[in-house]
Amino acid sequence: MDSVSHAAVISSSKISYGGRVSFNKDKHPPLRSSVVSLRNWRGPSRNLGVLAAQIGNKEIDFSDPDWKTNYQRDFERRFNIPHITDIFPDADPIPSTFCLKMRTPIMEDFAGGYPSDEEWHGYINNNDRVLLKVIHYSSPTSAGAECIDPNCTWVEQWVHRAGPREKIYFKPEEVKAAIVTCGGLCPGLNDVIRQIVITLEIYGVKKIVGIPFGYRGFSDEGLSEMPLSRKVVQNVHLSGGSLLGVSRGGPSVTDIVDSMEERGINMLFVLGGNGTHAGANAIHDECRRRRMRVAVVGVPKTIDNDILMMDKTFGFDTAVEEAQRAINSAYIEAHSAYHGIGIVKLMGRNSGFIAMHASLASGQIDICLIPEVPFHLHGPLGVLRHLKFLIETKGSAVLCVAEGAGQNFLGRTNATDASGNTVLGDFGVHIQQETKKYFKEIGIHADVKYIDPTYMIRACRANASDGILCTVLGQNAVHGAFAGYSGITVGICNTHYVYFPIPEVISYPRAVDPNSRMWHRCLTSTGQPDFV
Ligand SMILES: Nc1ncnc2c1ncn2[C@@H]1O[C@H](COP(=O)(O)OP(=O)(O)O)[C@@H](O)[C@H]1O
Ligand SMILES: O=P(O)(O)OC[C@H]1O[C@](O)(COP(=O)(O)O)[C@@H](O)[C@@H]1O
Ligand SMILES: [Mg+2]
Repeated sequence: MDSVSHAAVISSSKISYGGRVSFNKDKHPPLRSSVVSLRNWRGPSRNLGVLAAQIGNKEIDFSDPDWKTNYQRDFERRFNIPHITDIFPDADPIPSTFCLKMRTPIMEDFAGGYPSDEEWHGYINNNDRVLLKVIHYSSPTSAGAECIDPNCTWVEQWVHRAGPREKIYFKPEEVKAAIVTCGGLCPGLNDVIRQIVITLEIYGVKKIVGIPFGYRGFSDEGLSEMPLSRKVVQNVHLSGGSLLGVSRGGPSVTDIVDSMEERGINMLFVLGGNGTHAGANAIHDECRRRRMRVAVVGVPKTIDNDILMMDKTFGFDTAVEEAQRAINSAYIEAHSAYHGIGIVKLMGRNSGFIAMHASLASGQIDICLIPEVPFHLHGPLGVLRHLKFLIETKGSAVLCVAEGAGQNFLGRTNATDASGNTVLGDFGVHIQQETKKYFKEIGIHADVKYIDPTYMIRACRANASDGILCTVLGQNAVHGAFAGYSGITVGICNTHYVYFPIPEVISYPRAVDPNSRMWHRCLTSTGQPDFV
């Protein structure tokens, strides 16, 4: 008996944080929090006669002539980024100590004297915004359409532009900045650490420390903070991993904030994925509750690319590039063997971005399986029957599977890691065994080779494009903190750099949309049929 693979792994590990938002780990919600596609509507019907829709936890009545204005106002409120003046209205800013001028000016170029910062116009204005969505879908049936109302009305959604401000809310000599890296490894962690340190020093900060081994470094005895300076971090980007170390699990938010108070930390830079950001937001909330003048700023780290609203997260590009080596090896093995079948398993807990992009990039994949798209293994429409077809027609085949794919074919253990993430079964091994069994049963020779490059694709150093992304994100994290923002994270959005309030980007893990152009392009490239 074969069952169909479900599009998402559902678990009940609901974790609330900060008392404001709850993050349902491993669970894809029925609705996107901002703009939803019509097929996800909880409204009375999907046809164009629909008059109201439930978006997030808000009901929108489209017969109200002001619905669009109200929606935009609500969006602006949700994407407002918390500022120090929200709790300290009298906080006075000072002129920025971040110098936009050339470091070694050639004075003769400036006959009238060196220009003032105002003349450079190099700072970001607090009212600058970046457009979040840039496609105007004309119909809900357009590929990947994200429409608010049945007519796909164009609604502008603006988010805050990142970068240095003219006025800052921290005196550099009073800052003690800390950096912490949590969760799994990701290419580029050292690049981000390096840029944060360098930029802090340019503002004039002298006290910069690294917290060792993730949030645990705040509580575990024997783990002492690491002093950081330009000298210490100068070459760290040349190797992968994290200079500070990473971990999952760790102390409570209360203990973390107690430790911050004890150590006098008033700027905290948190590098991590959705779990880490849930923690960072809770730390920000707790600091506010205690009326601490602290900036907590996140930098999203995940090779899974499962953070909402961003073009991509750092390390993803590198992971996809590194995955090419494994895919190419699988291809060569498969094509050099008689009836060769190569199988490559790539990371991606709930999101198949690495598998999809690696398949697209390599052009060597015949079948790509991701958690978001259901499939049968056995039966007339199943993956194995298609493999038989490929062997008969091409003589070989290469599969790329995301680690979270096909979990319903494996026994669930309900085991979780120290952070509460579900421990997944090994679908790569399963499909390898099923393939061998199947070809034996049908009496056709098959030479199956399985490659699992899991940790190799995330332990390497960042490639050039990720190196640049890390640089900009690291610098912007520091600019955001000095500008007085807290509870924010940095990101790239339509090629521009922005600040998001943390809860908006982690309300659920971002996933591949099976109706998107990118997934359709992947299917065109592999030539695989639907397996249901
Ligand atoms: N909901 C949460 N609230 C507070 N801290 C959390 C939450 N989820 C995870 N964390 C903490 O964040 C850290 C990293 O989480 P994890 O899920 O392992 O990695 P990632 O941040 O990459 O998703 C861990 O130390 C974990 O304890
Ligand atoms: O073996 P580990 O360290 O728990 O990491 C495995 C996980 O790390 C990831 O690459 C990324 O996870 P995080 O973003 O939580 O670090 C997942 O795809 C994978 O399931
Ligand atoms: Mg995570």
